[in-house]
Amino acid sequence: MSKFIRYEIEKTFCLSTLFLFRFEIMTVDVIPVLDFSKYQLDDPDSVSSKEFLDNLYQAMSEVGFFYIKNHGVSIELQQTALDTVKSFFKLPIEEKLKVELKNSPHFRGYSRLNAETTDYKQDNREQLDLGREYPALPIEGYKVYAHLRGPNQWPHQIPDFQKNVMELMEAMTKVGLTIIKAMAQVLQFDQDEFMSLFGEDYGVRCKLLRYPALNNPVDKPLAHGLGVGPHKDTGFLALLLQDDVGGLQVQMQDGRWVDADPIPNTFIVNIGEIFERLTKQTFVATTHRVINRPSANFIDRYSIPLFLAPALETTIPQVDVPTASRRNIISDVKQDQLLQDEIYGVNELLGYLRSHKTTADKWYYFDEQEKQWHRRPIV
Ligand SMILES: O=C(O)CCC(=O)C(=O)O
Ligand SMILES: [Fe+2]
Repeated sequence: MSKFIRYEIEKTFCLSTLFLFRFEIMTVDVIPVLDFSKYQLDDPDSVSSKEFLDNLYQAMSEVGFFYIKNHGVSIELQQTALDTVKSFFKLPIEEKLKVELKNSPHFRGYSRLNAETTDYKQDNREQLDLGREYPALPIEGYKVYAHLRGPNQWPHQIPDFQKNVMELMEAMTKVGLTIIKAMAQVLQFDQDEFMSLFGEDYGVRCKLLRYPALNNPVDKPLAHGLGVGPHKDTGFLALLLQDDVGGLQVQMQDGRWVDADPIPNTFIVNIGEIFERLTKQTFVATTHRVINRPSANFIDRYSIPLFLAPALETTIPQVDVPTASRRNIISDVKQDQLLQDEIYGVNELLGYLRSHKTTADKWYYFDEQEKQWHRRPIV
């Protein structure tokens, strides 16, 4: 399906005049492409920056998903990272299991095909989870979610693996933080005040992903054909590098699924649930999923999403923002899979506990009386 599928959407807000009125029903590109080079962080009030911000506002209020082009991260860096990721997944399973997620109470490491659960189904993908590097904390004396911080498990079999992946993560983080600053401006927040919400220890998580083709004869996907089931991202925003295979789908306001097909040298950005809570659901974290596509040549899909989030300890405020009329949202995500708590870390931990049951049971337990999760004292 074309990336420029067009359909009717009702627009009710015009940011540039800050005046509420109804437009006629009009047609827009479903997932817009924004030119990131137009936004000048050192001159956020320039004509060019304002143009970007108007487009950003529209994208945030209508779809919650958008592509950015001219983001400044070189094609070489993107390609090197994707090649490095492919080399890792080509390793024999026993090599990959040396850095298995199950070893890590911080949910960092390798999950084999179908090991992860989303929406009560096993996902048809394998992955390596990474994040900002921290030393492991002592078991006692910390909030349970603080244990999400910890060391990564880097595979050592692929030359320059850590270097290549880190370089991409750092470059994407820089782009993501600038987008967050632009979002703050759209919401008429003071940028520095807004960024202080995140704290020094703002979260950066990254997944290296492989989705086998639907007709892959060796790693045959389960019959439901979902690489990852319908979900919202927990954090503030996600930035995605995908190869040219496709399979990512976005759920529109009316419940229809549309393809977010690859566009070379772009990143896809989507809003996470923290943003939804922060804006009292004026801007909504858009539901998405990945399907395993069939391929004439059995070509698997590789992607690298990066997730930016507040520090785990952050209590997410709820603020009034210049409003669009509230979106009428149909979402396939079930209530118990959504944001549950005003403290960000609680949500991130619940997300990992849901997705990785074996690791969860190994390192954590639920106290029925306290109705709380804890780290197991001895493993
Ligand atoms: O691989 C993709 O395209 C998206 C992955 C995703 O949505 C996720 O891991 O949260
Ligand atoms: Fe996602």
